[in-house]
Amino acid sequence: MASFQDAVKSRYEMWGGTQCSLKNSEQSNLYVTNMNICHQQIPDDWPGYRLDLFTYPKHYSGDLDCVYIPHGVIMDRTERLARDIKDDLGDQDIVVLCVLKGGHQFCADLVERIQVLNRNSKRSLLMTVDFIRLKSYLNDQSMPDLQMIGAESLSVLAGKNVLIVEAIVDTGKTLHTLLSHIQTFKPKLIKVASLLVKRVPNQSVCLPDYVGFEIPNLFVVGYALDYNEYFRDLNHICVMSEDGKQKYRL
Ligand SMILES: O=P(O)(O)OC[C@H]1O[C@H](OP(=O)(O)OP(=O)(O)O)[C@H](O)[C@@H]1O
Ligand code: HPA
Repeated sequence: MASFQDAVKSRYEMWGGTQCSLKNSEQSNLYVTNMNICHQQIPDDWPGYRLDLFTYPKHYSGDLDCVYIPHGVIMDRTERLARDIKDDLGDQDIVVLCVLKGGHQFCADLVERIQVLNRNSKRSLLMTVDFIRLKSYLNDQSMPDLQMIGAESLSVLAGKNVLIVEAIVDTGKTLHTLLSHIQTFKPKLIKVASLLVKRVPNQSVCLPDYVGFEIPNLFVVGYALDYNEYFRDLNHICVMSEDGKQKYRL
């Protein structure tokens, strides 16, 4: 039987060893969306990294199974997404709409990286940032009732180029509801960036324009993603242990 290290190594080689190919999108490990945009597809059997290879807060000892996407990898991918967004949107003005709470960390890091590019290039993307809060999860389940806070203030989006920044598209219900709502304000353009997209059956939305990673159908926490408000203060994206789920279950 392969050791955990061997499994990680072979997964890592498979994960990192592919090329993005638009012509070969069906077979490629890198998923190609409706435009010329590709993202990293993490396979179903990706085991993650052993916890003792990284640091994480002591208060979550025993609550985690593995580090699924390390913080440094998130940062590197975000840097590339920032470049893609800047290349596509050129020197237009955009309103970045951050979807709280889960999207706050990704949004802050993405905006910061676009700002770095702005300082170092001839063209720059003028950004203003706005926030909206949507909430529907209890434990690891999407609830029928979706609360939207801050929806009234979205009239500022009329006629604007809007970049929605989300942490994760899971069932797609949150994004679907938000897109329908924003369209009523008649923005000029809507683009969506999501750090994660989950491979789930019956997802109710088209894919975002910019995706960090496509992940299997499992519940992840950290990097502002929570389980009943816990784990947002974890810098890596991790998978919880059964003990962790029990400890914080409502
Ligand atoms: O695609 P979906 O199944 O709709 O799930 C995605 C949404 O779920 C989470 O929000 P949540 O409702 O947990 O609120 P939070 O952002 O405050 O954690 C996450 O931040 C996304 O906004
Ligand atoms: O996997 C997830 N983790 C945290 N929050 C979420 N909201 C939807 N899916 C998830």
